[in-house]
Amino acid sequence: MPAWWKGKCKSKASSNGNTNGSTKEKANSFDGALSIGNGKSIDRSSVPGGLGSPCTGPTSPLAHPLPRPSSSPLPKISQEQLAAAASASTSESSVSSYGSDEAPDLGSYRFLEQTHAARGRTMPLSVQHAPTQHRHLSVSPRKEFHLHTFEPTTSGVVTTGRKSMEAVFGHRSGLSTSPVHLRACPVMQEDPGTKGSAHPLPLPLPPGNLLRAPLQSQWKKGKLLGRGTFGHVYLGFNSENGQLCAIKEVNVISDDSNSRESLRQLNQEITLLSSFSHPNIVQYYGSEMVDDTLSVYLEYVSGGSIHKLLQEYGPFKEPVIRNYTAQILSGLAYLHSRDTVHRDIKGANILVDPSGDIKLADFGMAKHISSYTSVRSFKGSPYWMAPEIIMNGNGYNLSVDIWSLGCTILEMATSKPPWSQYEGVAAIFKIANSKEIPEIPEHFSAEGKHFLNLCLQRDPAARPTAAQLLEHPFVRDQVAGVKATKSNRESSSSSSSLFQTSMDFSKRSNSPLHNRELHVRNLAVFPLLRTSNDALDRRANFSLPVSPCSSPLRQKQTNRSCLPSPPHPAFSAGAINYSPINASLYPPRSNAGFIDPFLEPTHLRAGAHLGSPRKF
Ligand SMILES: Nc1ncnc2c1ncn2[C@@H]1O[C@H](COP(=O)(O)OP(=O)(O)OP(=O)(O)O)[C@@H](O)[C@H]1O
Repeated sequence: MPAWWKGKCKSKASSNGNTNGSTKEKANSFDGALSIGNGKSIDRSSVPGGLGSPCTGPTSPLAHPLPRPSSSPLPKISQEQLAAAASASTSESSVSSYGSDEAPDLGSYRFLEQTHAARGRTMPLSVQHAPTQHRHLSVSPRKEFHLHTFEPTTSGVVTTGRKSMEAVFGHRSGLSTSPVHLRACPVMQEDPGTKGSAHPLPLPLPPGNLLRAPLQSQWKKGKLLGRGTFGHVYLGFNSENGQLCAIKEVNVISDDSNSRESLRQLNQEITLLSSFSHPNIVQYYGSEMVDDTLSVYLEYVSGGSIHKLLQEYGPFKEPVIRNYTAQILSGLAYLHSRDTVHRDIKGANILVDPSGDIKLADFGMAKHISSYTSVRSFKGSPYWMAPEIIMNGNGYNLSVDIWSLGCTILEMATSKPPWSQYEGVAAIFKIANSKEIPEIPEHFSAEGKHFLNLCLQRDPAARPTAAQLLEHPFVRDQVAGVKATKSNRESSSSSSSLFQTSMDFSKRSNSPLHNRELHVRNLAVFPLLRTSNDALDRRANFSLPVSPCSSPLRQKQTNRSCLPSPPHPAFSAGAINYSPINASLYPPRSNAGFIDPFLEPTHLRAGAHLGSPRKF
């Protein structure tokens, strides 16, 4: 909790504890809890592997875009050497980094870096060969090894890029700690077709041609899709294969504090996104920096955000909410199994494709949390923010996303986030101190109300995990629908491209979630979708306009280093601001333990939020 806040309110959250139906009746299942009574909490101590359980989610090596193969014939590194390098990398990537003295010998190559473990990043291995070449060895999640030579180190290009990025990120230790994406790397392209082989290394380029940009030349920039806090998002068209993508561009001016912050967040987004592969998470294609512009190439999701759909079409009916919620949960369960907290789950950051598939986006606030740790920074969007983020005394963990999911469900049901009748600071006060949980629409089904009550438990430890919530009756049918449809389709010879995607996904994934086939597909594909409240279907689909008042959070933006989002395009000027905030919006909290997680991850503390699936 910020120091400035302390004088204004007393810490009631912990004493408030379970505010929604505080009776702690035991229930062995969500069904049991539902039968006990709507709004009653579940006793988590009876759940094996519940919140008290240590985090057991797999940690995956973070992958980076793979270098594009060159056609030039080049010296080879043996498979054994690469395998040894990769195994050293993957086995220790989350906990250690090599100094130059400890660097394992890789023939004539020497490891210069491995991970930035403290920030949960796995950097590509950087190897130095001849004095005139600089190379990267990276390992993809599929344990593919990729080696690439960027450019002669004597050319000044790497040096220039390094200096620039050191200035931006404050890295002073040279190339070994600079993120590969931001190192003025001219070649960044995933190349799944190069398993286990060393890439041929390009011949030195003529000096004037060193910063060639294959991604940029491959993807033609099209119309503006949207504006974010840190830059613009454009449609991209690949003239070689006809594919579309979204290109997120940020202008880099290293001595500008806003640019520094935006680059830091974008770098965070790149680092995390590049390691994810899930149908409910927007897919990362690659990134590159050309001149002063960093471009991130992402899967294009043409339907826009849930927020935008709500603005245009009004509140969603419950069957749609169930389906979207199941898909959001599926993405969250995947993220959480990788110890990553999104921290900014809300309608504006959840994209919908034309067939109703959900994609979690905007990982600028996301953070990797080590096992048994939690974070303590004040980040997120106020109306969706969990109470413990505001109180901040004991840190928080993955369960903040579950609270935000609850708020997003309310947003989908009403077109407004909870507490939207209050302006920013008042809303924050309400979230932190109110004994109430946000109002749940009367028309919601009993299952929906129960689900929401679970998500909106003020005590984070009382919130089920994403994996557990996937078993809840509110969304369970969606998951069951996936299984049924998949098995039907497996037994028939015909399969749609949509279904094929699902199959491909389950084949290529090692995650427990994938193995359990919890990937949730869209309404059209799964006819088993049903609602327990048919009356909902007959309700008028009305739109509740957002309050036109402006948020104090927006008005308080006097600090140039603060980078809350600009109002969503759907909001007119002066409309209420539902944008994310970060700690720099508020005065430094000298004794409140304010920690910038990007700078100081050692303040993380025990209490990760993962649990086993519930049995019903
Ligand atoms: N993958 C995508 N496909 C289609 N449109 C996208 C995609 N990513 C972003 N957009 C559009 O661009 C807009 C801005 O993108 P985004 O929200 O990611 O930027 P940001 O700066 O990270 O945002 P924020 O201000 O929430 O931090 C979105 O509202 C959306 O309309």
